[in-house]
Amino acid sequence: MDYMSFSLLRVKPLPTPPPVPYGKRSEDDISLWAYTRPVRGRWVAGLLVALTAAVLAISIPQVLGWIIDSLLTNQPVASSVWLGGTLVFALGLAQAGLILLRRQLVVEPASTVENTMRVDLFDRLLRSPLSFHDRWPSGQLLTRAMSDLGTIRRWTAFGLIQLITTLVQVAVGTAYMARGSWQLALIFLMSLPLTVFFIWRFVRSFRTLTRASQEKTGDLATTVEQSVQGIRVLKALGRGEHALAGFEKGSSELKNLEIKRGRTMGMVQMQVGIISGLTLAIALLVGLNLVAEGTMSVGALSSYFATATILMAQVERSSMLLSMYLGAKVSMDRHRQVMVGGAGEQVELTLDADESEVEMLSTQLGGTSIEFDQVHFSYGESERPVLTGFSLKVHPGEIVALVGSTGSGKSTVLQLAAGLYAPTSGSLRIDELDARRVPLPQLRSRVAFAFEEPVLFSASVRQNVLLGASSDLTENEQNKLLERALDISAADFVAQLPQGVETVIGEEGMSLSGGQRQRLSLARAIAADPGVLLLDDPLSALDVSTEEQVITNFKNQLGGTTVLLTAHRPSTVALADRVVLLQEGKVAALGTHSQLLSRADYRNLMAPSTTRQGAEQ
Ligand SMILES: Nc1ncnc2c1ncn2[C@@H]1O[C@H](COP(=O)(O)OP(=O)(O)OP(=O)(O)O)[C@@H](O)[C@H]1O
Repeated sequence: MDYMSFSLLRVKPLPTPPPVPYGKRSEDDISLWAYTRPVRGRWVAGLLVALTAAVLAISIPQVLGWIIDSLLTNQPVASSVWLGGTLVFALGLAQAGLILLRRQLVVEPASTVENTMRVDLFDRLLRSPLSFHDRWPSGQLLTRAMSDLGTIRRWTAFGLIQLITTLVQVAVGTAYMARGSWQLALIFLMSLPLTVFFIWRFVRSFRTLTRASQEKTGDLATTVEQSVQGIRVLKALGRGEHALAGFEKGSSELKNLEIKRGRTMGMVQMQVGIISGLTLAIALLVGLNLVAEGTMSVGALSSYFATATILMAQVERSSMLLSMYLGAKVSMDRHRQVMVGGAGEQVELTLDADESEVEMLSTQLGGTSIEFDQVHFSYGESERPVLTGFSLKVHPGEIVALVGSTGSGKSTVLQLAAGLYAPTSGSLRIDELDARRVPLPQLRSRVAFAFEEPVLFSASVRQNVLLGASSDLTENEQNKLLERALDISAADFVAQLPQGVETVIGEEGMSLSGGQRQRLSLARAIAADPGVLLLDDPLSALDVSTEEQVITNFKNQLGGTTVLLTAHRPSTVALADRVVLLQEGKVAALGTHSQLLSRADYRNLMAPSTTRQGAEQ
């Protein structure tokens, strides 16, 4: 029978509280205390139930003692046995019911806390600037989102409650013992400082091992993730053995850490076990003497041993509970590391803006202007500056190409325009508004980006292409948008896919060719219907005739959308109304492709492929 069907013991599920509004979160909000706030009432109820169960459990030996004493005195035997047996059974039954109720009461608050923290963390990952992701290895984030939060849940649902009940049981149990014999209670109490000393020593070394083990788990997760993502490269270069050797080394380090943790735990359990055994042996000697002298009854001695055995087992388990506490504490610290940005971290471009001063972009459709004014930028304080006074105005509906040698900062300019990074100094204006005063979601809704390395999701072509499209569109409008985007990006291969636009493409689109993926990524940017299209070398994987077709479509069908693109091929550059030559972090020349061809440095930059193209023709 499903135990949940005990309607008396069934507890109504709790709603998950909404995440703390982003940007309003203080460091104090990122603590277990704060996360448990909405569920604390139910958790405390669970604790009270657990305490009652624990007190009942520790009371059973008292009844046993009383039965034994009754048997040894002149009272009627049968009635004592029946009464005592019934009492023990009733106490056991009540205890079992309370344990079930406690589980129901505390598992949900603990899971709710885990869920809230996980959603918060994911929210943070999505909203954090790219500089955050540049810094954090993916595996570390993965283990923080999954296993670390599981550790916190187990501590909240079980460990913490168990530790508190152990303390209360020791206090109540000692009082029961003292009622039977203060000497024996004293012997038990005297064993505690030594036990605490060994446990304290254990905690100190176990904490370091726990932290190291959790960090190592994160590193290994990163290795697995990167190897799976780069499996083609590893196979093509025959580096499987090498990758395996590296992984084995890391994995063995984790194994050694786990063995050390196990040994440390085993050592403390042995030490506490020896103390318990010694205490019971001394207590037995003293206890038998007291019984022989007649100052203690046999029942009281029996109940002392039953109580002491329960308490000793609980005390021995406390090292395991403390290890849980340490795991949860390290996990909480690791969670906080991710949630609280490092000094000077810029979480949102508009975070510091006074809300009353925040400006709104017009929702008018069509081309958006974009202007860089003396923009300086470096990826980090210690990094070399990439842009050193970059100024450029792109007018609505204009197509501007950025060219420059590899690493000159072309992609960086596009990423700044998309609000993925913020200028270190200088300003960026979108439709004449300072981008710092425009809410980021608004800014991003006006721009769409197609990356050179197209990232596709394991979903249908339709879902991939319409990812950035407004969710208010009707199905008919969505279909039109999808058709137009696929048409402009010359993605006619979609019609040949088994289920057309409904075909689910494999993980990261790996089932498609590089050129096919690039065209879907381009179609996705177009389908977002932006004011500005930011295209980072989006046609590099296309053959010459498909490239020409896409360029013609751009010219004829984009309808006033501003385009800022980077390109290496002259054929793509020639599409632009104006071309910007980027050198040493700033604009070195600006003009049409044919105007710039009068410059030797521009010709040199374009020459190799022009020559190659000529040879091909
Ligand atoms: N996330 C990053 N963190 C630190 N440095 C970066 C980062 N991304 C790029 N860089 C550095 O910034 C400089 C400019 O890079 P960027 O990608 O903008 O050049 P690019 O002109 O687009 O190059 P390419 O033509 O090869 O695509 C390079 O020196 C690069 O190493």
